Amino acid sequence: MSATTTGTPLSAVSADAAVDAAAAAARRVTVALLRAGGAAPGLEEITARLEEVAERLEAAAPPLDERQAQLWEGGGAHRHDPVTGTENAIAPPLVLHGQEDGSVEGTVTLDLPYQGPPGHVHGGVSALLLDHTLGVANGWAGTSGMTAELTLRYHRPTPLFEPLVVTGRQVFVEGRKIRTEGAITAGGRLCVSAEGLFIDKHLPRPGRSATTG
Ligand SMILES: CCCCC/C=C\C/C=C\C/C=C\C/C=C\CCCC(=O)SCCNC(=O)CCNC(=O)[C@H](O)C(C)(C)COP(=O)(O)OP(=O)(O)OC[C@H]1O[C@@H](n2cnc3c(N)ncnc32)[C@H](O)[C@@H]1OP(=O)(O)O
Repeated sequence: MSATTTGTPLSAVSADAAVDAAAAAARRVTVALLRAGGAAPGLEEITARLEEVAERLEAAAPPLDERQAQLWEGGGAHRHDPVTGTENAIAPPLVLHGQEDGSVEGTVTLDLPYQGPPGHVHGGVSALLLDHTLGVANGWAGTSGMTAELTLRYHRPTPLFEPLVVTGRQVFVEGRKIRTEGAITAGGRLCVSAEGLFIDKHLPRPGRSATTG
């Protein structure tokens, strides 16, 4: 999970290092489980311990509407998204940086949980990385919105276990339509390119007023 790109960090500033650390541990468990498989001794005990952890977290969770209001507080980047979210165990997480030329760029190394073809990244995972990166590129450029169309071209298989560079760049804005493009490269070779149409529209954020408790 290296992050060697330079520029302005666009991921949300960590609000709670303890939550980030717990998510990182959960991520590590997910990789380790897939790497160990049936070879792990005492799987029944491991399962019971993981279930216990889940029960403690579930018992501590506030009502969902309250939690949603917390998650959407503030502006710009958030810590919960499935790509860069440091608090989200399913996010790799990709760390994006804004560049002076208006583009965004990040580096990430993916392991077995993201596998599609043998030794390579699942195409839907590449789409996830690019959709988000294009969205963040729009935010960095100043006009963002919802994805209306995302066109991908898979040029060559995208490798697991080695650094991938993910880039995005807003091309133009015309009325509410936003055109954005991006790519995933490995070792300087183009693996996936993306073109997106975004529409300048934002769904309302859940508010504290929605809470009952
Ligand atoms: C998502 C934002 C998150 C929070 C952002 C916060 C801060 C921003 C800062 C930084 C950004 C950071 C992170 C963002 C990261 C990732 C982004 C992820 C984005 C997503 O993961 S998002 C989920 C997937 N996404 C959907 O779930 C969309 C479902 N869909 C709809 O919600 C509507 O469908 C919508 C809104 C697309 C349009 O609806 P609408 O009613 O607003 O617009 P309308 O129909 O009036 O169309 C206006 C003009 O666009 C043309 N047009 C519309 N759709 C088109 C299409 N598909 N193809 C070609 N042209 C199309 C029309 O033809 C017309 O063109 P014309 O004006 O020329 O006639």
